[in-house]
Amino acid sequence: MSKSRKVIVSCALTGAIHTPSMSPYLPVTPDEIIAEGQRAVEAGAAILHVHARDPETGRPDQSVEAFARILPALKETGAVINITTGGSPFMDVSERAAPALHYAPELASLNMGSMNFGLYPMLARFPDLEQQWERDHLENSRNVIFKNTFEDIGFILDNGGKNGTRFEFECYDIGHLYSLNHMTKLKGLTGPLFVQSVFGLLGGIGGHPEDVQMMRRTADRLLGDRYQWSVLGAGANQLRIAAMSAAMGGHIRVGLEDSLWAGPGEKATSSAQQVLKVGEIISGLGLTIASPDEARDLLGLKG
Ligand SMILES: C[C@H](N)CC(=O)CC(=O)O
Ligand SMILES: [Zn+2]
Repeated sequence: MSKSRKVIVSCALTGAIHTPSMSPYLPVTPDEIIAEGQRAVEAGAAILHVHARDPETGRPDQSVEAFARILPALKETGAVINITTGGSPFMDVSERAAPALHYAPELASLNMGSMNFGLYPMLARFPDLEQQWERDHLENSRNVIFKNTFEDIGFILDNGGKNGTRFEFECYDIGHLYSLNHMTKLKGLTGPLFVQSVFGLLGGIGGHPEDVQMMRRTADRLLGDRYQWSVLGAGANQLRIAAMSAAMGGHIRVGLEDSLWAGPGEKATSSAQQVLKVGEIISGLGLTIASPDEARDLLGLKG
C-alpha cells in the first residue's frame, strides 16, 4: 500500500450554474448525469457531488423525484454520494434542502454564508443562449442573494445531522471559515470537517495564489487538525487552483458544475476529462488518488 499522501477527488457533475446551451457536454437528462458519474468514478473520482435537472429544459430541479431518477445508479458506482443543499441561488432553503434530508446521504453540501452570486458576466461569454430562462438565469443574478443565514445553516446541520449525514462545508470567503468555526462549536460538531474552499465565484474570494494561501492559513489557525481541506476553482481557475491544493496538502473538486473547460478556450468533453487531468497532477507530485473507501476513512463517513 503506497505511503504517499491520499488526495480525494470530488466530481461535481452538472450543478445549477451552467445552462445547456453553454456546452453540448453538460449532462442534463438522468441518463446523461448517470453516465457522467460512471465515467468520473472510472477516472478516479471518490465523491460525486449531485444536482438534478429537468430533462426537457435543463432547468435545475431540486425535487425528491428528480433525484430518485439518478441516485440509485450513481450509488452503484461505489462512490460517496454528496447531495447538494445549495440547489440554485434562486430557490429557498427548504426546497434546496429537501433531497438531502429525504435521502440521508453520507455527505451533503452546506454553504457557509449569504452572498452575492454573480453569474451575469457569462452573458458576454455565451451570447447565443437558446432558451429565455438561460438568459434570465444569468441576468437575474445581478440582484440575487444566495441566502444562507445562521438559522438556515443550523436547520440543515440539525436535520441532516440526525440522519448521520456529514457535510461538505462550502466556504466562498474568509468570513465563512469563521462562521464554520462558530457553528461547529455551537452545534458541538466533531472533526474531520470537510472544508470545500470555493475560489473565483463573483461575490466570493478571487482565485489568486494569495487568496488560496489566506484560506489555507486561516483554516489552519481556526480549525487546526479538525479538518480536511479541499478546493474548487470556478471556470478557468479550476486546474491551477487544483494544482496549488495538491502541493499544499489539500484535496480537489472538479467537474462541469464548476468549470466547462479542459484548457484555455477548450471545452471539456466530460467531467472525467477534468478528473484525469488532476489525476496527472496528483501522480506527478508523487501523491496517490484516494479510493471511495479511503475517502470515507479520511472524512469519517458512515459508509
Ligand atoms: C460553486 C459551486 N457551485 C458551489 C456548490 O456546489 C453549492 C452547492 O451545491 O451547495
Ligand atoms: Zn453544487
